[in-house]
Amino acid sequence: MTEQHGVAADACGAQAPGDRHWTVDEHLADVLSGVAPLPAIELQLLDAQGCRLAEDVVAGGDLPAFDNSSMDGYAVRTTDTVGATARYPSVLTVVGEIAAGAGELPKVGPGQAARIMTGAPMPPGAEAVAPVEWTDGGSGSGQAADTMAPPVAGEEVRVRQEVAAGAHIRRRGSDIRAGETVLTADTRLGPTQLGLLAAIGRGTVRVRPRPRVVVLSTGSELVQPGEPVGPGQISDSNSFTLTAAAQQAGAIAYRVGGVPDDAAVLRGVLEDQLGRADLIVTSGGVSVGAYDVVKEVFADYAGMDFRKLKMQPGKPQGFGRIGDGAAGIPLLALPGNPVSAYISFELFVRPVIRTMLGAPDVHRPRVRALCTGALRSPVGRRQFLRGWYTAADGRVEPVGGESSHLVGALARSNCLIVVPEETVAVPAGERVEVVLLTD
Ligand SMILES: Nc1nc2c(c(=O)[nH]1)N[C@H]1C(S)=C(S)[C@@H](COP(=O)(O)OP(=O)(O)OC[C@H]3O[C@@H](n4cnc5c(N)ncnc54)[C@H](O)[C@@H]3O)O[C@H]1N2
Ligand code: MOO
Repeated sequence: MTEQHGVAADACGAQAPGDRHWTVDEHLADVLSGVAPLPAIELQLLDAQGCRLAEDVVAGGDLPAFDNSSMDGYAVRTTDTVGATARYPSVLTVVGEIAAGAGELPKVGPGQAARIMTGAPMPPGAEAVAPVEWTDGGSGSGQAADTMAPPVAGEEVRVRQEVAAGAHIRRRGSDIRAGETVLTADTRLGPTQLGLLAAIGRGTVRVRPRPRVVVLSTGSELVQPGEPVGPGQISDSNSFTLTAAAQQAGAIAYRVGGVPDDAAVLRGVLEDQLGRADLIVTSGGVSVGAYDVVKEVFADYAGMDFRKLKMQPGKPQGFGRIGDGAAGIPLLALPGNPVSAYISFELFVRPVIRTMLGAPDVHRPRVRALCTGALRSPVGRRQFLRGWYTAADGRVEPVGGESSHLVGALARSNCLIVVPEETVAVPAGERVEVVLLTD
């Protein structure tokens, strides 16, 4: 089917005189006004993954907390190994064994050694560790060992080379000193930062939490994927796209799929969901159709506003706050067309989530790229076309057409090509602005 371009007569471009249309930037500013990082909370470590610290973390003690061995071997006094060779090893009496976690330690006197395992505390008197490979492993053979023999009473060990003072000892505080700031506020917590917190003994940590985002799609035509699809029905894809996108943006997302076009049902679902949401995202029902119940239901909430944008796709948008309290819960009502819903998410919802997270990168990165194909765009609307961007050569190839039902092309794209409001045609080979959608 051919599509109309650069005219004001298509359904998406129709604009009656005096019918205000907001720019993308105006809408984004309005959506973000009053949105702030969520208040900090104390979380269990694994619940804090991906969150940003809301405190400077100071170590309460040294790490390691005690001198310990970095090798399985024998804790020795260095003077006892002076001149030791494979041919003339030092013969030492073994006075005990120290495993990792040992509390009681044998004292190592002159002519003595203690069996010691990796991570075990250094015993008093010992100044170094001879790895088992430098000894006969207590076998009595004098030959180099690759493992330690089981402990026996009256064991002797032959050390086959000199051991320097401090060898194979991990010193107390060599990693972290008591009182040291180990992580600063705003650091994003990944596996290694969580490991460090655990290592210094922190069971919980104060962070900016992930926003809890409730995603619900409206439409009586929707059936859940996997269920039989009757005449005129379609599978609900928006709730999956938007929930996955919210998770990708850093939120904890709850998918509530397929709310029918019934105002009472939608009201009930919203009331139920308010309690677990920092943000609600809906899709569908914001245009001018007879069953656009989202608009109808939200008209009851004083803080909601519905408007049209100078944008394609994504023209009809709703936003505001619902629920009790002065602030209420922010809600973004996105258009139902799948491409419109996703692009609206990327441009407006993602920045809200990133702001709530306290993330420094609120917006998707943008680059200039050479466009390999010709583009057309309606006058007066900023168009976001799907494309495939290749960083290696700085080129972007348009993918699919501009219609907002093309989910196949959407899934084969990795960026959005931006065509400004005043531009109706872009010849192949021009440089264009591109919004990168990959992390
Ligand atoms: N007379 C006019 N008609 C329309 C206009 C207009 O200005 N005047 N705007 C068009 C534009 S642009 C858009 S975008 C859509 C937005 O419509 P709604 O937000 O009311 O969305 P629905 O009517 O509920 O659905 C639109 C379309 O998307 C499909 N859909 C909806 N939900 C899902 C879902 N969860 N998963 C997959 N697909 C979904 C739905 O079946 C429709 O095909 O309005 C235009 N109309
Ligand atoms: O063009 Mo509508 O704006 O989102 O499909």
